[in-house]
Amino acid sequence: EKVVITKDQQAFMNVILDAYNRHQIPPDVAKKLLQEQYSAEENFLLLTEMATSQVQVLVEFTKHIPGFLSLDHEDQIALLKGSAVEASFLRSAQVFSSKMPNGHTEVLEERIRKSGISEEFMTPMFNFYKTIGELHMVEEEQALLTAITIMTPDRPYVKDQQAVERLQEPMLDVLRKLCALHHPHEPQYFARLLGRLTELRTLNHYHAEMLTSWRMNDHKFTPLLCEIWDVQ
Ligand SMILES: CC(C)c1onc(-c2c(Cl)cccc2Cl)c1COc1ccc(-c2ccc3[nH]c(C(=O)O)cc3c2)cc1
Repeated sequence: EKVVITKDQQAFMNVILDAYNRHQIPPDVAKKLLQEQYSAEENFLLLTEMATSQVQVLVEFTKHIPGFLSLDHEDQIALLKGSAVEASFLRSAQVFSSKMPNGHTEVLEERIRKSGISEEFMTPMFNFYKTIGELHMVEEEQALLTAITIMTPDRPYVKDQQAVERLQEPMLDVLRKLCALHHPHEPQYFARLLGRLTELRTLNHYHAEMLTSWRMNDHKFTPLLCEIWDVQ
């Protein structure tokens, strides 16, 4: 049957897309990826700066997701802390697919590969980047998928899960329609997108291990990362 996006859904989606496009890592921060030094130390420091900037961008984007600011304040924090790593994986994954001027894709990969992350985490991480790239998401899908990830009801410490479900559902409805419209010959495309969200959760686990091993090698994080990732 014909898929129709209502005018309200179009307006709703534009709010999220506009917020997604307005809140990106500043170009002068991203350009630092191109600077010369490539030591493991230098890479770690640069990636720490990127991650910190990414979290600041994430908080600003989240505040524009319809209904987020009307949630219980402690639940707002629980959603941000619970989704910060997944949202960073999604955003950095989009850097690896078409979105980026070539210059950054290679150096970002190079710096991640040489920043003290052990091989066992590299494989699932870059496999995720590859599978996201293969989806060729349009920017509306990227923005909605990120907002849906943030509005995940069953994060730790969320008290009013139903209030979060009520905000996530309309975004899932619009995303399902967008997938049918943009990928008419791939009826399973929406299911494949949601499958990426399941994959993202497993990356949380690997990320926690990465943090532990960095800390064992006396690597320092910024106060914002320590707060959102519950480290030291
Ligand atoms: C603290 C650091 C070392 C760290 O710990 N875990 C991760 C970590 C890792 Cl590797 C992987 C995934 C998630 C995390 Cl959270 C990181 C580095 O995190 C990021 C690295 C790059 C980016 C990022 C996002 C958007 C971007 N746009 C552009 C651009 O050029 O426009 C560059 C760019 C970089 C975001 C987080």
